Amino acid sequence: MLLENKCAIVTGGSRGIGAGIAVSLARQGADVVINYWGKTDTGYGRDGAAQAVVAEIERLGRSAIALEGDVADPATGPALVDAAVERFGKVDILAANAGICPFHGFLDMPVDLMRKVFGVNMEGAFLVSQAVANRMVEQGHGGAIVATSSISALVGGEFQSHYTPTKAGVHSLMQSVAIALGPHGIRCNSVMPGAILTDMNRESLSDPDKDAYFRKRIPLGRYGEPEDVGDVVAFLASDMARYVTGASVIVDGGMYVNLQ
Ligand SMILES: NC(=O)C1=CN([C@@H]2O[C@H](COP(=O)(O)OP(=O)(O)OC[C@H]3O[C@@H](n4cnc5c(N)ncnc54)[C@H](OP(=O)(O)O)[C@@H]3O)[C@@H](O)[C@H]2O)C=CC1
Ligand SMILES: C[C@H](O)[C@@H]1OC(=O)[C@H](O)[C@@H]1O
Repeated sequence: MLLENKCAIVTGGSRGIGAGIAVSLARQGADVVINYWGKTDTGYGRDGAAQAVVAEIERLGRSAIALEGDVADPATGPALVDAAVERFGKVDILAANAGICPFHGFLDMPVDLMRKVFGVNMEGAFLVSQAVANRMVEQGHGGAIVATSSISALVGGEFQSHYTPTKAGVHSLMQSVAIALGPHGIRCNSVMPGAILTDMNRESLSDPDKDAYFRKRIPLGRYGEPEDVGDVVAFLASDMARYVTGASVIVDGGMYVNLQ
């Protein structure tokens, strides 16, 4: 196991990729604090999902707790750190994963929607990373932060003009904090998933033309599963990646490079 006796915080860990990350980290021996939002204002929030992930982690023989909180609220990061320290005594790993993508056109984008997506995806990743990093510096034994960016950091999306800049921003955030935190032994990287079938894009990918286009474009021939991403996060969080910081790993079955 790669992460025995480690404590991880996973934001947006109740569903989709975050749930996959939480389970992958637990499979490698980590105990996990799962953050989630639990409200339905995104249109696809599901109460009770976080408890199901806790139960799955417990079946793997590890411990987990779930804590509700909006990552865009500056109080959430410190609250997650406090919960991790109270229950597990420390924080070794952060997966800054929470994100939303309510598809919308550019020309009539409501300013509130744009600010909401920027707030959760960008400010949320910044604020939680800052809170966790301060605790890791205080602890004095290093750590690992892995943010969920996207291939959307590298390519645009007609209905994602409020979203793709946040994914580029999260990647850039990890590059800068890798420099700031390297001297403290804290490594900071991002993963760039491609099309992972989750609640975020289930409706969009149910369009038969889009579905056929995506499937054709993915050389490995299938959509990603949350644990396809989770296992890469576990690697980046582990000592196997001890000399990797400021880096980004594309996890997309080859979709990004398959243009021509
Ligand atoms: N799906 C994909 O193809 C890709 C996704 N990504 C990125 O992966 C990450 C996860 O996406 P995905 O798993 O698909 O999304 P899901 O919609 O399946 O899950 C989103 C998760 O984030 C939580 N969440 C939403 N808003 C907040 C908030 N304000 N504060 C805390 N938690 C919140 C949700 O909690 P709750 O259930 O309580 O609402 C849920 O746990 C995002 O950052 C996304 O940008 C990147 C590339 C591809
Ligand atoms: C939700 C999208 O389908 C998904 O999100 C991403 O970040 C990917 O690039 C896909 O566009």
